[in-house]
Amino acid sequence: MALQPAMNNAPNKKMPPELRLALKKVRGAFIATAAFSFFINLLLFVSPLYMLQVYDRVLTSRSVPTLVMLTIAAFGALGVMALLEWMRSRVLVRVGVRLDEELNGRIFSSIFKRTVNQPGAASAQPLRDLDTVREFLTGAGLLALFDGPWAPLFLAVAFLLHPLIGLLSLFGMVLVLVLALANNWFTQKSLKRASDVSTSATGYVSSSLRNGEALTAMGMLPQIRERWALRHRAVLGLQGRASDTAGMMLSISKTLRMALQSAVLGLGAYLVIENQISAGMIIAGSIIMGRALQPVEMAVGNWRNMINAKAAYGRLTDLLNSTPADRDTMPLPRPAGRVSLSQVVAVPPGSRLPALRGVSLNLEPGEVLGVIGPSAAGKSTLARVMIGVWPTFQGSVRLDGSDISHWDRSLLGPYLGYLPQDVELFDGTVAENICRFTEVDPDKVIEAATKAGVHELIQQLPEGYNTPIGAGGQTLSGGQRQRVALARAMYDSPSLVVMDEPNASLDAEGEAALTAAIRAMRENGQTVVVITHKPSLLSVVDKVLVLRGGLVEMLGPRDEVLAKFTRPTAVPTAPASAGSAAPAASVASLSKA
Ligand SMILES: Nc1ncnc2c1ncn2[C@@H]1O[C@H](COP(=O)(O)OP(=O)(O)OP(=O)(O)O)[C@@H](O)[C@H]1O
Repeated sequence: MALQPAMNNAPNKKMPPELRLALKKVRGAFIATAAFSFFINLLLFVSPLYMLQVYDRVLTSRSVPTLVMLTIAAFGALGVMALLEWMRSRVLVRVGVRLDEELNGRIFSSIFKRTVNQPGAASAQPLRDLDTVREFLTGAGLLALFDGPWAPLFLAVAFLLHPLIGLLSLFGMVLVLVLALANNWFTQKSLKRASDVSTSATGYVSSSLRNGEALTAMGMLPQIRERWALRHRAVLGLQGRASDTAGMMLSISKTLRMALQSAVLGLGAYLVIENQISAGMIIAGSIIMGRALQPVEMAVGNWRNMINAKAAYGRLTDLLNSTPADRDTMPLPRPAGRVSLSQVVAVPPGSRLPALRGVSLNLEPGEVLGVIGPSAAGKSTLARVMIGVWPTFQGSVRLDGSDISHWDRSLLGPYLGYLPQDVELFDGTVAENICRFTEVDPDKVIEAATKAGVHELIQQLPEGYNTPIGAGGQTLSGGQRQRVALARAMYDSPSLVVMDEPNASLDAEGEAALTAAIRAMRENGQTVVVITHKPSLLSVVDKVLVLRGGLVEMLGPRDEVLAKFTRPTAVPTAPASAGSAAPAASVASLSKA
């Protein structure tokens, strides 16, 4: 049966509530920036006015005191303008930092949420996107947007100087704008595609780096490099094409600007000859036209940043919309550990086939369930569904009667212990890893380590509990990692502990410690689910669940279920030889089936 999970892959462009809230908080700063922009743009008239006065008043009257007064006034005004520009840029820098602070925590959590729901989408790109948006907010690109609305004012003044000067300025603005739009039209698609392919190439390298050892050992590097190079070449091609177009547009607009500047001087000279304007107006007209064109030119110059920031903003919006924030839920009392699954159908993220097809079971606090079954039977899926990291497609998983998806993860987390199949430890000390990076409580850390039977082993490490274990826990052996992870799963006596093949890398001593740990948890009233391919662990379980093809093949008290393996007719799919074997051997053969 193929199922289509209720997943909508179309990007959701609606503004997420937290973004709206963050923008609301910086609204005052944006209003201040607009006010600064207003005064700065007014003060931009100082230079043309000064020129006008110098040419038309000072040169005709030959009055040095007037020149000095005018110069002092102009310098004073320019000083004020510099001050306002500096304050405006300071405000924008703070807006960027504030927006970043408002959003980074939520984005960080969303990256992890999405990784759980869409393992293929695991990437830290959203954090880089936040940098891109912040840099745009504090750079020249945004200023062009604030200065843009004042361009018509300069245009109006150009018309006041002389309608022909106004028309020439208008013509220049339209031309520069058309160039900008053409630039966007020709480059947007390539740049967007280049950025997408570049993200995928980076993700490919990151995932290959995680498996660097195996790649190097088996000489797979050239093939992997070739696959990466294919994507990289595509990025270079797309970027090159976009840059060529952008470069051409830039040189056209530069030439155009110079031509316009000369044209306005020529036009001014003609109008002076015709006695239509004064000589000072030539220079003033030239400066004013320059000012009118400036915001448009700035927009052209920053087009690429704007497109990148827009794409980054789009990706962030999509991320935040696809991973809604946790609702504020009431704190719930520590669960006793009653687990009930009712007709659970689960579809792994990214798959359309169910890995669990109607699993029901009940566990009381202090019960230990052993889960066995061949590869791909759905055992790990069951573990993930039970602790609530994967949602159910149908049916429910309840902890003490409450649907596990209704619990707030940060409140539920301390009541759950999870030992995944691929143990991951994080950059930090052994103690920090055991206490899950909460504040280290030495008594509780030692208690968890002792219960997990790893206390002595940790003491033999160079710095004991303070031994740094590096990203990925690479300073520990596989067995050591698994045992430290067991202590982490047992930290603070969680109500439900789910272990996925906890004895995969353990030696005999480690297995004995694990068995003792499970026994201790049972005595403590903690519910334990242990998935295993090895029969040795089944000596401590109360119930056994046999999964096959996502279905419950058998579920019941351990001895009853295992006894069925001694009767070949009870397990038609098991090899015939299993019939005469001891229960333990039969379980082993079932696992390999
Ligand atoms: N992330 C995933 N994306 C797509 N399909 C998945 C994913 N994880 C598991 N599956 C599929 O779900 C099915 C059950 O896998 P699961 O890992 O639960 O089996 P398992 O019993 O734990 O196997 P093993 O003993 O080999 O660990 C398999 O067919 C597998 O291909």
